[in-house]
Amino acid sequence: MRYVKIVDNIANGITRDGTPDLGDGYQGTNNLEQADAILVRASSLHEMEFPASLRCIARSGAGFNNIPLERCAKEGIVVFNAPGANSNAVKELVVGQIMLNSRNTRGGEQWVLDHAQDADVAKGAEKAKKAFVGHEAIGRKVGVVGTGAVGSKVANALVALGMEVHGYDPYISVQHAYELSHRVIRDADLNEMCKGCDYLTLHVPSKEDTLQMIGAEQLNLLNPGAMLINYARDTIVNEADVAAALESGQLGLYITDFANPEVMKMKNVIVTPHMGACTREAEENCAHMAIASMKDYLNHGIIRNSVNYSDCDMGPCTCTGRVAFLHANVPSMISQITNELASRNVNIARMMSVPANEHAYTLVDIDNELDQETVDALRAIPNIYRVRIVVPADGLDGGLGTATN
Ligand SMILES: NC(=O)c1ccc[n+]([C@@H]2O[C@H](COP(=O)([O-])OP(=O)(O)OC[C@H]3O[C@@H](n4cnc5c(N)ncnc54)[C@H](O)[C@@H]3O)[C@@H](O)[C@H]2O)c1
Ligand SMILES: O=C(O)CC[C@@H](O)C(=O)O
Repeated sequence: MRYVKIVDNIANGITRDGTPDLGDGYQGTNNLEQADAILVRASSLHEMEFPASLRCIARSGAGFNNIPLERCAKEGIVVFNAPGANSNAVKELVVGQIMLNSRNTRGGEQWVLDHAQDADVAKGAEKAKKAFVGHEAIGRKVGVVGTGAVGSKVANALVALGMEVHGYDPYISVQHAYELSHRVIRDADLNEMCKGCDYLTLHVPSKEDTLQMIGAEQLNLLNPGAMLINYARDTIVNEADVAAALESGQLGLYITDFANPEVMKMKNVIVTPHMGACTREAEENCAHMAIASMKDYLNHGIIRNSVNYSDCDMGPCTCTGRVAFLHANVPSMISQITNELASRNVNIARMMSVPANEHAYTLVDIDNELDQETVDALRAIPNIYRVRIVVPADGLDGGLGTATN
């Protein structure tokens, strides 16, 4: 039996103890100390001490700034996310926000609520609507920062609505480059793209090079009264600069999914409670993808959709055994592993080794059973974070597979 600690309420139908949807051989647990895996949504795991039993963390969503990736890599814990699984939900909300807030529907709705008891509300409304004249988005310039799963969908939808859409993404993947409409103008420079934008929408992950990437310099290049939309992360904008731009009117409206005390003090701000991915479809897509990656890894040692190790897929094991090595990406690791196995007459049938910056993952299929002494010797190789006996899943794995070194 494998145990999964479910940290957040991941999705409808997947209960806190996780039993209904995890499938045979898996059981939810509240006891972190026995967990093979953690399933998490948006809760921060930065302060969490991970037990030796923990082999992977699956994030049911796109962003992974709530998980200490480097610490996990060094502890031999593979972290997965669910790329693209909630992107349509975010796209629909962002496009909706752009359209509705170009028309100040909120102001209009508030007027109606304020006059709900007036007998002549209908007549009054006809007069009041003058105060809520908006503008159309068609033909206006929008800059999309980050054209990955969410950004490319937002960009394509806005193209279809007749806007002049620019995209900035120096690291775009081949897949997203294909998906992006040819009518999206691809800018190589962020500031160039910001010039003359009526709308700027952010879709980059929170990481070192995106921290506060939108500040006074970029905001001052937008058209006066522009709209800034942030359904990425609050760390991506310099909030003091956003507040100042709202005060001066350089920015007409800031729409953000991230509530915090600074944002709540701003004028002309619309704040939603981190609900970009809150649709039934997105929650289920994310949960299924996260659970599938977790199970592929625990059952077969296959890595797909990891954010701290690289993909490694040899399919299910068809040999006598499979061993996974999570180790530092330094010279002679592979030779030490293969020499150790060869010295004990263990034949390697297949192997694959994939680097991930300072770390690496080596998967080895073998034709012989391993004894405890061999496993101990493999675990004693310097710079190995963890040796997993992936197959046989029961028997050896019950004891040897859970230990770390
Ligand atoms: N509000 C929500 O509920 C919600 C939901 C989904 C995603 N998000 C946030 O949105 C982010 C993007 O999600 P996604 O699914 O599109 O991820 P993604 O990985 O598919 O796309 C991110 C894109 O940003 C690009 N990028 C990275 N660094 C960049 C930089 N310095 N400058 C410009 N582009 C850069 C990447 O090349 C990639 O194409 C997530 O990391 C998450 O933080 C929020
Ligand atoms: O779990 C959530 O609702 C947040 C999702 C979103 O921020 C993400 O990064 O995928």
